[in-house]
Amino acid sequence: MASITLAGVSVEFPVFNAASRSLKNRVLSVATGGAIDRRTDGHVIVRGLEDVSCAIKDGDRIGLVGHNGSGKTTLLRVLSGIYRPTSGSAAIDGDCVSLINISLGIDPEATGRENIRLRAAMMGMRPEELRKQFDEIAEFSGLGDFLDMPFRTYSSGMQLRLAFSTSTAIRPEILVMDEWLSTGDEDFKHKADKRLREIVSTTKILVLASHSRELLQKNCNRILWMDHGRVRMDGPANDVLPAYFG
Ligand SMILES: Nc1ncnc2c1ncn2[C@@H]1O[C@H](COP(=O)(O)OP(=O)(O)OP(=O)(O)O)[C@@H](O)[C@H]1O
Repeated sequence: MASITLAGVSVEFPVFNAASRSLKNRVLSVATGGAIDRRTDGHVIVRGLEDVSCAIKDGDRIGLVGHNGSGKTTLLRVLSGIYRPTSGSAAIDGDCVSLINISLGIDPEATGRENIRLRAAMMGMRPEELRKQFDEIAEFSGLGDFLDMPFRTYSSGMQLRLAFSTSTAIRPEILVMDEWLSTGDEDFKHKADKRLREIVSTTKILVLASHSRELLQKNCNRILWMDHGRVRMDGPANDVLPAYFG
């Protein structure tokens, strides 16, 4: 059984070089972004998340929606252990793989093949497991001879192909991702979409941040609507998607 429990999670970012005199009010809420606030000691902070609570269990395929700066990426980072809550608690039970930073573990000077090894190791794949899967990963990337070229010579779509092929070779219990898939070409998008659906059907918990109604509709059964760092609505996809997208 995998589960995630967030209780009153807030994440604040101190900003030491803000032009603080131009912040007229103590609490500013803007159309995009989290709340900008000033602590009693005068420091300016941005609140990425504010008092977020939710319980996620096996079988939940969560979609995160919300305006730019509403806290989706910050929440994904909390779930993958990159950020610790400034207050509140986040309990993540189950092995979690995050596909939110496609360049994580990538060395631009190393070749495609070397980078497959680096990224696989970073995701916790054992050497014998990688040996079994290596050819399949290389094949899926469709990069051919480019696998022997340094990663820095790749276009952004080629970089995506390499990262996606490697990252999706393992089947974690909890998968956290955003919609970086969108830079692939049609051929790869089609392949990636199919593979994504395989993963979605085998992972116990999926959390996917996206601005695409179609992608969310296809992959998610529950939607968290984020608004200025808070959860505005949490419910079945069929209720929340029409409310959010109108
Ligand atoms: N490293 C950081 N330093 C300061 N503020 C940050 C940092 N990361 C995020 N924020 C702030 O936290 C808030 C939430 O940002 P986040 O990236 O989580 O939004 P998002 O919902 O993923 O947005 P988008 O749809 O634009 O990707 C924003 O106000 C942003 O300015």
